[in-house]
Amino acid sequence: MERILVVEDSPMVLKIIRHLISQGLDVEVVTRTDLAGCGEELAESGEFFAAVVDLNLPDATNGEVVEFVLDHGIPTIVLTGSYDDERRERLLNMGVVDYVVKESRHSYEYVVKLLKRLQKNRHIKVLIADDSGTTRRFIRGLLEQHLYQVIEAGHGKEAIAQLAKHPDTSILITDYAMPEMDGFELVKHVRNEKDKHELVIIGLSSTESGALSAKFIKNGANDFLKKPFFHEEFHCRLMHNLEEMELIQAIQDAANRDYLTQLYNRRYLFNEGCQLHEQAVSKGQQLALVMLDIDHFKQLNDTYGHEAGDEVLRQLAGKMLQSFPRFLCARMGGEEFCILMPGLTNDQANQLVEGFRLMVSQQPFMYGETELPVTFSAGVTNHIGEDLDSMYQGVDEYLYRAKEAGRNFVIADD
Ligand SMILES: Nc1nc2c(ncn2[C@@H]2O[C@H](COP(=O)(O)OP(=O)(O)OP(=O)(O)O)[C@@H](O)[C@H]2O)c(=O)[nH]1
Repeated sequence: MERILVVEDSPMVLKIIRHLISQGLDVEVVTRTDLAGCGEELAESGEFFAAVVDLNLPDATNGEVVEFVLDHGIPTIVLTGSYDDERRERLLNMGVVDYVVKESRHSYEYVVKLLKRLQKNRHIKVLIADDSGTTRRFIRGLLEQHLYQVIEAGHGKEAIAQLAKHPDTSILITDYAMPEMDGFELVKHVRNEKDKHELVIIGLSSTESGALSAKFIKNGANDFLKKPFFHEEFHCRLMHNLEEMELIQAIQDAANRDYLTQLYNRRYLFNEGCQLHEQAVSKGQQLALVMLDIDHFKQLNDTYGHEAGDEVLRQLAGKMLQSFPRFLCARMGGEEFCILMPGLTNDQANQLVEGFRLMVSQQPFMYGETELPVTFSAGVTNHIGEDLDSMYQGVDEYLYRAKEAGRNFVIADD
């Protein structure tokens, strides 16, 4: 488990921070109350994901702990009792993640929010497009303090090439005036492929040219920053846009999933399935569709209770995800599920489903101490037909026949 070091002499503050961190993050919190203790801790193990340190400690009243922890390469958030501009400037220049005044519970909640952000940022790629190496280095420095992964481009065309090479990029920060392709052209080009909730774009403009920022937004950027900007302003804008994108992605994901099993839902299977079907038809590729339905589920509910039935649905969904990690598994409703298997012939899909049927029928499902007998019947087709609907009707018919044949049975194309 990752560890966070908190160096703070107030028992009350330590208690609050420890509590809030343990509620919000899955990390071990190591606490020390002075610089000497901090030194011992770093000498002993040294491996910390981040540190939260108080500026004023009994044996180091002038913020000495900050430099000490930063020297160990640990991202550091500073806590202080009072705000002062000169000190703030000095600390930010030293490369701390942020500077938080201990005012209320909100300050500590902000610290936890920052820690969560740092954990996520390690997986977030940011592309900087700017022809000035100095600006790129400056922005890279800011981003690396917050643990983002950084890639760079010297002009618009290079940025497009970088995005093609790194399709998982989440943020593009772009200047306007660049050779080859300017910032507006770049934004327009990128927006043809990715919308605002897939890639955050922040335009950079200088204070003299006020119209640039509005033009960036009109061309499809999420936000803009006027140069020169404050350290905190940069991070606040970035965080705000990133949080908005993550929130929308989470809402989209929730709308695409079944609440009980967390598998995809019927709507998502049909949306994705139609695209996969079109692609399979146009490229002459294989596509298999499976429909499976738990046998005598009403009886199981009646015998063991609805809660037990829910547990069976969850466990079967878990087994499907484990057995078919490459394929799109969905709960269509009730006790009926579908799996889309691009690239599989009928025989291949049939063999996989037959193996899964055997495994499910042989491994009991547990509800507390009770073993529940669960089997399913299934239909499998890779007759591509006119559209996904016709495939769906085909597997529905096979499933009906599998039930008629006595259940715990799979029927596929001849
Ligand atoms: N526990 C639980 N039961 C559900 C859920 N959704 C649907 N059901 C129940 O699933 C049962 C389906 O019953 P039937 O359609 O008669 O099918 P069956 O009993 O599985 O019979 P066969 O499919 O013919 O083998 C009904 O009793 C529904 O109430 C759910 O989310 N949770």
